Amino acid sequence: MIALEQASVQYGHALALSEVTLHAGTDEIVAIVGRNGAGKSTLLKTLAGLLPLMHGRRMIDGQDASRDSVERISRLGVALVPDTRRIFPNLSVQENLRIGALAHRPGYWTMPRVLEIFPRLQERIAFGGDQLSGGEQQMLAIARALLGNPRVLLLDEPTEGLAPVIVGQLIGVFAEVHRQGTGIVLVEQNLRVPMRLAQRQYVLDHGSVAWSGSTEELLAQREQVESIITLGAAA
Ligand SMILES: Nc1ncnc2c1ncn2[C@@H]1O[C@H](COP(=O)(O)OP(=O)(O)OP(=O)(O)O)[C@@H](O)[C@H]1O
Repeated sequence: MIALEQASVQYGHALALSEVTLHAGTDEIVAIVGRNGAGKSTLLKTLAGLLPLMHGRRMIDGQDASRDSVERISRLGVALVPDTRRIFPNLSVQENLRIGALAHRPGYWTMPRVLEIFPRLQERIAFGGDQLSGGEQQMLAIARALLGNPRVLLLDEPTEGLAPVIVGQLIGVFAEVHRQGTGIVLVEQNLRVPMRLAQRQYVLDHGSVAWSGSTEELLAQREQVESIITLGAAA
């Protein structure tokens, strides 16, 4: 549904993505893995339309969306949950969710369903955004994005810095979101969560795709893939 073809992106004169080709359907969970600075956030922002392409194309549903605005890409059903989470600290959980509901498209995810899948948010409904733990902020950011009923959810390091029990809960949520028909592109620094969730994986290194394949293929080549992530493709 969403794809990049030979996409290159620059910050000033610095090349951050180099001829990246990838695709993600609404029926799958795809992981993008790579260490710090590999270009993962740049790739998600490029998919979401936040960064212009220097070369190559962004495709949505087989149509060239290279020059589409971020608003149009959002209307086409692509939602980004950035690593900064971007919740409103001075608004309550409920108010934050209401803002998500403003972008509501008809679909499975309604306020009651979102609160059912995140009981913690129901318990904290009147709390201010700044009173939430890191895990709760992450839940709120995801819940808010779900209320827009995206067709593809782009998640930038959603489990970073969270306790294992919260990571386990989020894995359950992502699996349910996928079951309900939303595709997920999941960015992580290591294979821990991607191995449990994703059907396909891309490893980024220095802004290029250094390895890609199914999770079964990854299992068979795990050592090689781990060494690309930790040492780089030239290792
Ligand atoms: N706004 C920016 N201006 C200039 N260079 C940037 C900018 N954002 C990122 N970069 C550079 O682009 C490269 C890729 O960064 P990016 O944030 O996409 O990597 P990442 O894999 O998401 O890393 P992290 O895990 O640290 O978030 C890095 O060298 C980074 O320093």
